[in-house]
Amino acid sequence: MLHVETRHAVHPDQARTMDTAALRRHFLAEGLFQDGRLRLVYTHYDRFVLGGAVPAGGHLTLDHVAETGTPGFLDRRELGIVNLGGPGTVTAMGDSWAMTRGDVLYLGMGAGPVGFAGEGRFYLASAPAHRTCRTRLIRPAEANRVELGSAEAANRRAIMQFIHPLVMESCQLVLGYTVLEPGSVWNTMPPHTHDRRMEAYLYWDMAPGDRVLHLMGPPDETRHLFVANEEAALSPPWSIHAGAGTGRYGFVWAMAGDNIDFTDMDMVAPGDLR
Ligand SMILES: O=C[C@H](O)[C@@H](O)CC(=O)C(=O)O
Ligand SMILES: [Zn+2]
Repeated sequence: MLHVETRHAVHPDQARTMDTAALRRHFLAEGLFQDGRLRLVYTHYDRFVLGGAVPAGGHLTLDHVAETGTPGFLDRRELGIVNLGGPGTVTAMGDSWAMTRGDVLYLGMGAGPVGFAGEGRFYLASAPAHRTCRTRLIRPAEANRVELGSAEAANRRAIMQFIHPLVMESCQLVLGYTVLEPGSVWNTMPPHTHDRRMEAYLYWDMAPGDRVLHLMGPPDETRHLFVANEEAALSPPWSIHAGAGTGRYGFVWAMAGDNIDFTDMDMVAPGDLR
């Protein structure tokens, strides 16, 4: 039921030597969403954990994960949950939250075992935490919405901020998702880095045959990954993270690190990319 894979942190000097298969092995998370399974990737980027829980009408429980060395997964961690699928239920601390597609739930440190049920496809993002922030279900209408880009640049999109200082308190986790306007294909272009924080992009809402050309690497040494629906690109602190799709897509972004200042980015002009 539970499967955990560890990803080590990669030095940019090593990343520049990688072929396609090695880049995918280190920076792409595939197969996170499988019926009846709880699949996690434990990364050594800020000890950020991402994963998928697909109860498929049954019931799944997230509790002990050996990699954390604690009896319960959330004993010293906080967790963000995004429902990418149909109606589902999350339970913790004797409470239960009905989540429809696009809802986000934040569970604070010490929330105990987490149950998943129904037709939800739950994306999980977790970071170490050392105090308990208030648990909260955030519906899309309650998110902070930032519109940016233009139709001319094919990058008109809305950044929906959920676990974000303007909406609620968290320890390390900053999470939301970006929705592209029909006809716009580019995300995060012009790109940026933020050496203070790692980031993960989980692409979703894609047709099976479409792919996102995800760009990564230091600005002067870029690489790419072709990413399918419900796959995630891991972005080390030294890497840009941007992409263009062959069709409709959205992506859940989640970060952990030294600050929770969303705007703390080092922008890169397209002319400086190599
Ligand atoms: O650090 C922030 C993240 O990279 C994303 O929120 C950017 C993004 O969603 C976008 O430009 O579309
Ligand atoms: Zn970023």
